[in-house]
Amino acid sequence: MTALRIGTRASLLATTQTGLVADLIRERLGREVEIVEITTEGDVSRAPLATMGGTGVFVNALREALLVDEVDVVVHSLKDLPTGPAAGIALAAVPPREDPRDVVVARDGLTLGELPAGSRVGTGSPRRVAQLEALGLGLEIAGIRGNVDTRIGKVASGDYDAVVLARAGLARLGRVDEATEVLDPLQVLPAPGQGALAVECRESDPDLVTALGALDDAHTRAAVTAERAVLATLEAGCSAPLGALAEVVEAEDGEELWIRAVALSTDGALSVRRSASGPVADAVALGIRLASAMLDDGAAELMSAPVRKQQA
Ligand SMILES: NCc1[nH]cc(CCC(=O)O)c1CC(=O)O
Repeated sequence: MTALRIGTRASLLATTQTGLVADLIRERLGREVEIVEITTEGDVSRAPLATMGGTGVFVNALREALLVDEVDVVVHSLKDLPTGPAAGIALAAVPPREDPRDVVVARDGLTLGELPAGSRVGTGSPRRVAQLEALGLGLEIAGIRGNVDTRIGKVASGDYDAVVLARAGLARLGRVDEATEVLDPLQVLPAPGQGALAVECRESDPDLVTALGALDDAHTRAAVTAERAVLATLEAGCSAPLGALAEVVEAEDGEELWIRAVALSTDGALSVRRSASGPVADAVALGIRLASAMLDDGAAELMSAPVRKQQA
């Protein structure tokens, strides 16, 4: 059999993640693989992601390469996937998730609570900005772009006192020791799908869709399905201040899916926070139910509210 061509973004994190999936494919499918690097608009432009149609820019170039038969499989960070349908594309596998929490990398080994008021904290994510503001620590949140190495480098160089990143990215790069604090989801909820990978192929390759199913982790898939249903129901793009985290937990009568989510105003002053649980098999229904309760509490108005806080 010919080698499976796996498409990836060229960043170190993306190629590392793709390498993990390639190893799984060799092990579980017994297929040889060839890795094909694809440059996306998000890699080339230095504009803020939120102004470029969000992280969908990373995803579209890879899907295009699939559809024109340049590659057979693509790997994305699942949190970068838009919630809408993608014609001709199958989400063939969601492998086991890394720790989904956010971490802080701060100067001098500090935690957020130890940083003095006025400290400069770098993040470009509206979800992180709003949740950091909501902590009420008087931090100065400043935009930042670039790959994991670049962002951590800006703490080492003194440009920022701290940056906030996904723990999963650091873990996959073997740099999790550089985190100075893991943020408790009670205070900062991760993005829907954070820490999970998405393995896609063409829908018109049904044998490959089935074979890649060997890489799927049912609990991770249920959790991210519920989280993404919240995102879709709240019609919150990847740039909205929304966090969600679901987990399969032991209940009296077997396993259940438990989810919590938060929607915030851009400045973090106001928020709606809710949790819900239900059968693992009804992940979409659970996410929709949670999001509906949040909408009843005014979540949509919150997230689209004009920014009130402009003075320092
Ligand atoms: N925002 C871009 C992005 N997409 C996926 C990850 C990390 C890996 C993951 O969450 O699975 C990151 C970097 C970050 O948020 O620090």
